[in-house]
Amino acid sequence: EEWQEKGAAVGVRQDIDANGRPVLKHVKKGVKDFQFGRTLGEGSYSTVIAATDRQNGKEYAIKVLDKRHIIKEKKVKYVNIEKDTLNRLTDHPGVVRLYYTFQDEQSLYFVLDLASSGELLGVLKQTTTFDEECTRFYGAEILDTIDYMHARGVIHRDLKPENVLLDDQMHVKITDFGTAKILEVPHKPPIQNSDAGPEAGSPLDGADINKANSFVGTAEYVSPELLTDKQACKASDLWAFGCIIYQLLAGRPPFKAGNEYLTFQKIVALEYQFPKGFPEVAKDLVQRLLVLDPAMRLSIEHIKNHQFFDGITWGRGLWRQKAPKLK
Ligand SMILES: Nc1ncnc2c1ncn2[C@@H]1O[C@H](COP(=O)(O)OP(=O)(O)OP(=O)(O)O)[C@@H](O)[C@H]1O
Ligand SMILES: O=C(O)C[C@H](Cc1nc2cc(Cl)cc(Cl)c2[nH]1)c1ccc(Cl)cc1
Repeated sequence: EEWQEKGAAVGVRQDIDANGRPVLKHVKKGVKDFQFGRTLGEGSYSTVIAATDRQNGKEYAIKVLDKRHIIKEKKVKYVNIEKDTLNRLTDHPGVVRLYYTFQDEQSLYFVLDLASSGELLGVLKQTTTFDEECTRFYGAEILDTIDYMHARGVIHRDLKPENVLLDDQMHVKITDFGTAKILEVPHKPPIQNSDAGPEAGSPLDGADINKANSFVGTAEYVSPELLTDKQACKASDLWAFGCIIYQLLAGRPPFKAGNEYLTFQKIVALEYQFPKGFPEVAKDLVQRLLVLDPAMRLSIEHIKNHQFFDGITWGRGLWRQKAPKLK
């Protein structure tokens, strides 16, 4: 048993039980299985470090969280939401993959895909703006990933260029799921008897019971419905998507003011302008996403068919092609 304590290599081990029968055992990875390297970045409750698996030389990003700090800052819920969400989103190239979690005396560890080209925001700052081809490519990979998340009942709720990472081939890896909302499978209430009144037996549609509340994302990308009735829904991610498309082409987000309150005022008033020279087709797309009523926003299918994405091959082909040169 002692090799389990030492955090021996993951995988299955041949063992013999009391009756001499072969037993296969799963053992967890531990800190000792990795050679830690450079620090990739710091979060409010975390440090992300590049690490190599001693067994197979594979490189990962390991997100390390201090247990005492997590508990003191009351972030336990967020850590477990991040783990549960990432465990539901395991087979899409656009989501940062979670391979293992483990803990020791002081820390919690998430072993993640290494996105070695950093944040989309950083890359955007280098070129100030993207041209239409780059915006189309990165917009398409982000949208394809949102489609996958929503199909699995996950609303990200904090989509922004800082949370869109890039791998060594400059393909998208979306991260930061600690504030995501997992939509419970809709539960139809049992049929009420007729005198129970309308509200008791009202047919709950997916939207009603799948609303999320309490968390508010990053000011510039927050949807109006989150500000007016504290409810996020899948369409809230598409509002953020519209802000990202605008920002890639304009070099700044559509709603930005001196402080958060003034930014929120602009959002609920839909107060934004397109800079001169903003491409007309992209403008039409953004205008159909930055719509105050979430029900009136373009659906993912309609976005995919929008003229702005003409020429994009959706599905696996999108992820096999070379990323365009940034200019
Ligand atoms: N899988 C990854 N590969 C490469 N770099 C990463 C990866 N995950 C996070 N990073 C980088 O590490 C830094 C910290 O990320 P982390 O998710 O821990 O905190 P954060 O979300 O940026 O901050 P906060 O928790 O305050 O929102 C960020 O700059 C991020 O770009
Ligand atoms: O072993 C698991 O997979 C489940 C645990 C659950 C868990 N144990 C915790 C202990 C502490 Cl002190 C804080 C949090 Cl948020 C904790 N979450 C866990 C361990 C590591 C990570 Cl990264 C997340 C959750």
